[in-house]
Amino acid sequence: MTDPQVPGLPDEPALAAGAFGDRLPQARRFVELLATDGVERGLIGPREVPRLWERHVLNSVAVAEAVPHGARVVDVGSGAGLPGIPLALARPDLAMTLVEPMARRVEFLGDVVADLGVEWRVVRGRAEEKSVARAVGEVDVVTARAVAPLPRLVGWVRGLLRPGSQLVALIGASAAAEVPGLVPELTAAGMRDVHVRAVGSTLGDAATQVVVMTRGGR
Ligand SMILES: C[S@@+](CC[C@H](N)C(=O)[O-])C[C@H]1O[C@@H](n2cnc3c(N)ncnc32)[C@H](O)[C@@H]1O
Repeated sequence: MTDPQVPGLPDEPALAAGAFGDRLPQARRFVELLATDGVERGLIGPREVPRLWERHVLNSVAVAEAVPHGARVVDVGSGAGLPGIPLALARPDLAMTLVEPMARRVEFLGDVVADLGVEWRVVRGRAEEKSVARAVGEVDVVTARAVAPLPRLVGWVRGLLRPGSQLVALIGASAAAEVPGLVPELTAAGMRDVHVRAVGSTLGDAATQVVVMTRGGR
């Protein structure tokens, strides 16, 4: 069970067990770390605490169905670890790297990785920096949530993607409506097969949409 000592932390949704399987205890621990250290260190607003499970953790897990088995995933602009940490907990087949430029956030991510006893890498820097691409290495999928408008995001992550690698970005309904109009610009930036996909239909209110695109070229 979630620690009843943490004020405002909502009951764990029944769906969490199915989403995380035998990693449910680590998912609970992550929620507790977000609600305590995450709030104290200013990474999560206190008003977000009651909705950590649905709006943040399960919403992040929804991305899983758009990520191929065994992929090397880089979560760009991970912040407090969203969507990368819930995604990697729900999908132990993935190799996860969390990229984040802000020192305070990087420190929190490192602490979470150590606390959970997992093997994910944390890389400090901006996605567009060559040093980050070198540190990250080969990537199959880049994930991102609430990092930048799509054309800017693509410009930042292009250097991480080899031809055939994918960008999977969580977007809200209004941003999804704008995607068709952005296709020419995204295509000119070297991306192909740009499409919006509904994900997480089994996750109740955490169901969401992602935009998926593939880096072109050979
Ligand atoms: C609004 S926060 C979202 C954090 C997290 N993805 C989430 O959904 O809660 C945006 C994050 O992107 C990071 N960021 C901004 N510019 C970036 C860049 N060029 N490369 C990588 N991360 C960046 C910020 O430091 C911040 O942590």
